[in-house]
Amino acid sequence: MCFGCSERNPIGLKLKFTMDGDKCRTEFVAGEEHQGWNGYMHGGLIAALMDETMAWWLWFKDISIMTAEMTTRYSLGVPVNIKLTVESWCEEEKRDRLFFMAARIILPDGKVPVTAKAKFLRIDPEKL
Ligand SMILES: CCCCCCCCCCCCCC(=O)SCCNC(=O)CCNC(=O)[C@H](O)C(C)(C)COP(=O)(O)OP(=O)(O)OC[C@H]1O[C@@H](n2cnc3c(N)ncnc32)[C@H](O)[C@@H]1OP(=O)(O)O
Repeated sequence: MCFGCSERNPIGLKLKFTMDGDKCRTEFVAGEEHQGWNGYMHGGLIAALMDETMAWWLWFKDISIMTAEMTTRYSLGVPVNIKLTVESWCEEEKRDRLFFMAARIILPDGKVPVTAKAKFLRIDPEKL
């Protein structure tokens, strides 16, 4: 029951993803239960949104991975109760094992309040 994408996780984000060319996308409207400061989304949940969107880019390619490292740049607060678009893409791949991914959040007015970069490592899901 993935916190990010399972429909059955009662406290999950229930994200749904699409691939459009080389980008993976989802949309999300944060509610008051997702706040840190009043009116703004909690930073840890913002990171989860982006982590999940990068993971799904790889999942669409049938690649099972774990997040090995992630950095997030918070340039503006992310307001609750507005539609957020999250998109991710792959910047580089090494030895078919290490994937350098990037993601960003886009507000309805086109501003980009948060960007992220992450390294994902291919895993054998049988060994989890
Ligand atoms: C129905 C549909 C459901 C679909 C769900 C789909 C979505 C799923 C949702 C997903 C949820 C969202 C996602 C989540 O939330 S994933 C959850 C959060 N992440 C984790 O819990 C990861 C925990 N860590 C591990 O499991 C291991 O450490 C991993 C698997 C990452 C590597 O352990 P492993 O033992 O395999 O590797 P190794 O240590 O032998 O190293 C191997 C090589 O890699 C290099 N290396 C290592 N680290 C880094 C680094 N940071 N930068 C650069 N390089 C790095 C290392 O130097 C070495 O290179 P070399 O010496 O070979 O040259």
